[in-house]
Amino acid sequence: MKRGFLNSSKGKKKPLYEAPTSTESSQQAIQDQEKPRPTKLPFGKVSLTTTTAYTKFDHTRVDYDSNQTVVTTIPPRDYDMPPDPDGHSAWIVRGTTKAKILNRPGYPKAVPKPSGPPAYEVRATPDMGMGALLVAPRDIGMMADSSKFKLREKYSPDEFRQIMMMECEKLLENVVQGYMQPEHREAFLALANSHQEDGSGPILGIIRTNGYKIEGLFDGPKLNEWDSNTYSAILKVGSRINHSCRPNITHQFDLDAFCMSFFAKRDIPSGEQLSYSYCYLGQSAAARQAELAPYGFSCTCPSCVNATPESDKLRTEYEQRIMATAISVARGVANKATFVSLVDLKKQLIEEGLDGTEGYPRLLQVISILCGKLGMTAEESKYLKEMKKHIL
Ligand SMILES: C[S@@+](CC[C@H](N)C(=O)[O-])C[C@H]1O[C@@H](n2cnc3c(N)ncnc32)[C@H](O)[C@@H]1O
Repeated sequence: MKRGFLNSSKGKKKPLYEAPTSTESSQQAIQDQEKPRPTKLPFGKVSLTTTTAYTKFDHTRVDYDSNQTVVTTIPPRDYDMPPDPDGHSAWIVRGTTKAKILNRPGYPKAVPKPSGPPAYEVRATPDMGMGALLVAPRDIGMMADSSKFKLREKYSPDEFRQIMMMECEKLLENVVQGYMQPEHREAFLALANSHQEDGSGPILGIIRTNGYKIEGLFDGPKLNEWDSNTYSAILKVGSRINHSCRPNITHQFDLDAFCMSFFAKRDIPSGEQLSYSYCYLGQSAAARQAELAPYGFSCTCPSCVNATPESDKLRTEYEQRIMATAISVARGVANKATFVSLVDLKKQLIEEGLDGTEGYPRLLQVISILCGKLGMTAEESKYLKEMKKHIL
């Protein structure tokens, strides 16, 4: 906002450019970004006077070189036609990944609609500030123009980082102005930005604060070790959802409809805030707070405020316990003591707010299998039924 995004010219009618090819592996770039930095890094202190030339291109095109980065919309927009009623997401994507989606046999699928009126409201919260607008590669901060990578030797690491962020911000300004529908742009620029001092420009800051990892969308044949070849989705309503270490919803991205859906993990009383977890939940309260630090808040959920050595132990060990018991049950261990201990673990997970995690349905499955082996048929189907409610 500081830099006048809302005041500049309205979204252009035609696509603006095809972004340059990225040649350097993005893995190093992601590693660089994630290294802890001793100093604050204000945005925009080091700037190059160069500009990058971009060429126009066709939104429906899919025959790209493997490493070519394109800026487009999804669904592809024909500017002589009215916009799609579900809207168009701005999309920064490597060309072969664009082809992967547009060539999927199931694409395009209609965006699923809730059966009734929205069962949620977006409301301001007293201490957490005030929900796909854009889909971008996770390594966006370092991919704007690969020719800049040779500057590594000339500048200090922090200066180099600032230059890359500045280049990235130029690309993003073009995307926000040229590819977003006006109402999407307004919603996007109103999202929170907790990355004020890590060198990110205002738009990159919004992406980093509000992006959901898209499971199943990645460049190349498989996920790399750092997951740096994945994509993030910034959502109009979904990006308004706050964090809790006791989440009550989960989400899933549908590649054919190219949209995110949210699902309740338990019955949610009217008035309770929807939340999902921004961090890995199988760790101690201190480790969770450390992972949340880039979001600029300390979690005050009951599991953080009331954390004890026992709750930390439960969190760090429950997945392993479920796994180990699953193995021993599969190997033939079947006794009442194991059943009692698993039911107790279930109770503890609910109390700790971990019944929204992936481990919980796994636990229900193990209990159900164990009940089957113990001849407890009614319990077997009860736990199986409960487990199925947790599977998307
Ligand atoms: C993805 S946004 C969530 C929506 C945001 N609250 C808003 O008003 O648009 C992430 C930011 O929301 C705030 N936030 C999210 N969860 C929070 C929590 N549990 N406690 C305090 N602030 C939180 C932090 O400022 C964080 O950087």
